[in-house]
Amino acid sequence: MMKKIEHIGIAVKDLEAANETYRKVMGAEHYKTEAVESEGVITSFFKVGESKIELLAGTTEDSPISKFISKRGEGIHHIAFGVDDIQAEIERLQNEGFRLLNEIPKPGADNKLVAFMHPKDANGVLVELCQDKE
Ligand SMILES: CC[C@@H](C(=O)O)C(=O)SCCNC(=O)CCNC(=O)[C@H](O)C(C)(C)COP(=O)(O)OP(=O)(O)OC[C@H]1O[C@@H](n2cnc3c(N)ncnc32)[C@H](O)[C@@H]1OP(=O)(O)O
Ligand SMILES: [Co+2]
Repeated sequence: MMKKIEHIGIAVKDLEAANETYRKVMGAEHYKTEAVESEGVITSFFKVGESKIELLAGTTEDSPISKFISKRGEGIHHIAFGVDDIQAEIERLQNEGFRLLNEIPKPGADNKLVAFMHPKDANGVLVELCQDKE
């Protein structure tokens, strides 16, 4: 079961410029910047209640973020749901007929394990599952 919206991922071209924009939007500074080399991204996070905004810029040409921006421009890239047991959620979703982009949870930013579902299976929305690392 999905517990909450853990974060909303926004694809941006220039992380520093976007940090400044979202500092004004949120009325607060980002609390963290973290590169995730395996995804070819650099991220920054803003708190919003129990959820977060994750800004993502691509660090390589073939990063999902760089490809997304060149095809569709900047904007909302994914919605991440917090779950207690990511492996159980992967299996539940597969049993419902959804395509998981990784069947084995992988390291994400901000101390999480993550998995993604294909956007074409969820009305054009890339869904991320997120579990706290123990
Ligand atoms: C920082 C770590 C982590 C965290 O801790 O939070 C992250 O958030 S990492 C975020 C970046 N990583 C990922 O997105 C990994 C999962 N994504 C993928 O595996 C791929 O991006 C993809 C979704 C499978 C698409 O890859 P690919 O098929 O190679 O690219 P295409 O450009 O050909 O896209 C095919 C098709 O899908 C549409 N698309 C792509 N991305 C999205 C998206 N984010 N939302 C909605 N739709 C998307 C794309 O437009 C193509 O559709 P058509 O144009 O209709 O063909
Ligand atoms: Co994310």
